[in-house]
Amino acid sequence: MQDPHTQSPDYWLANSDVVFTEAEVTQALDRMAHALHERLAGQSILLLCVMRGGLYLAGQLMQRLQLPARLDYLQANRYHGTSGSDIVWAKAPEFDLAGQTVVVLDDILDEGITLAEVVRHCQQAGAKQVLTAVLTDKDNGLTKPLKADVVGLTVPNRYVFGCGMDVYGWWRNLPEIRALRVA
Ligand SMILES: O=P(O)(O)OC[C@H]1O[C@H](OP(=O)(O)OP(=O)(O)O)[C@H](O)[C@@H]1O
Ligand code: HPA
Repeated sequence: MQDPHTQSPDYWLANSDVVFTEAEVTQALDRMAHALHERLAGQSILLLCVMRGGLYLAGQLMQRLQLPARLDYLQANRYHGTSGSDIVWAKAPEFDLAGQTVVVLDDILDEGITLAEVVRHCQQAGAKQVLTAVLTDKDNGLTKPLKADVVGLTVPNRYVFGCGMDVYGWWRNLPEIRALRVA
């Protein structure tokens, strides 16, 4: 089989199925904004985008949130080493999180390792409240270290991409969510 890193972007479209259309994603984003308004009415918030996958959700949600918000970002990547999975911090938030209401935004809760580590970081930095919002939660049957406070869509236990999520670096910009076909 060809090295997946060298496949053309079109290969991934041809070998995947739409699991949520653009219209369904739009509805999910509206529901997420509504849920955040209910939880955060009257508060000022710090949106914390988990790069790079959280960028799409952050951009979409920012347009929908009528709350005094500031924006920061971090990059904490999964590293699958020989002795299990770990997180490598490439970029910590710049804002002082002490006393802040932080809303962490990410594209997917898969095993939950990344989000659990980001929440731990925010709490350790003294955040007053930490809420998590993910566009997708993977239905993989695992006992995850945390549940997200706000979830847009539940995706099947397949590799998904689009709306911030990549497949070998491609298609984070797709306005729909697709799942790779299992060979
Ligand atoms: O729930 P988990 O099993 O921890 O996986 C979810 C994380 O994995 C992806 O990030 P990745 O490290 O691939 O970086 P990316 O955001 O640049 O795609 C995704 O954006 C989530 O942050
Ligand atoms: O299914 C996925 N798709 C994209 N990125 C991911 N990061 C963890 N799981 C996934």
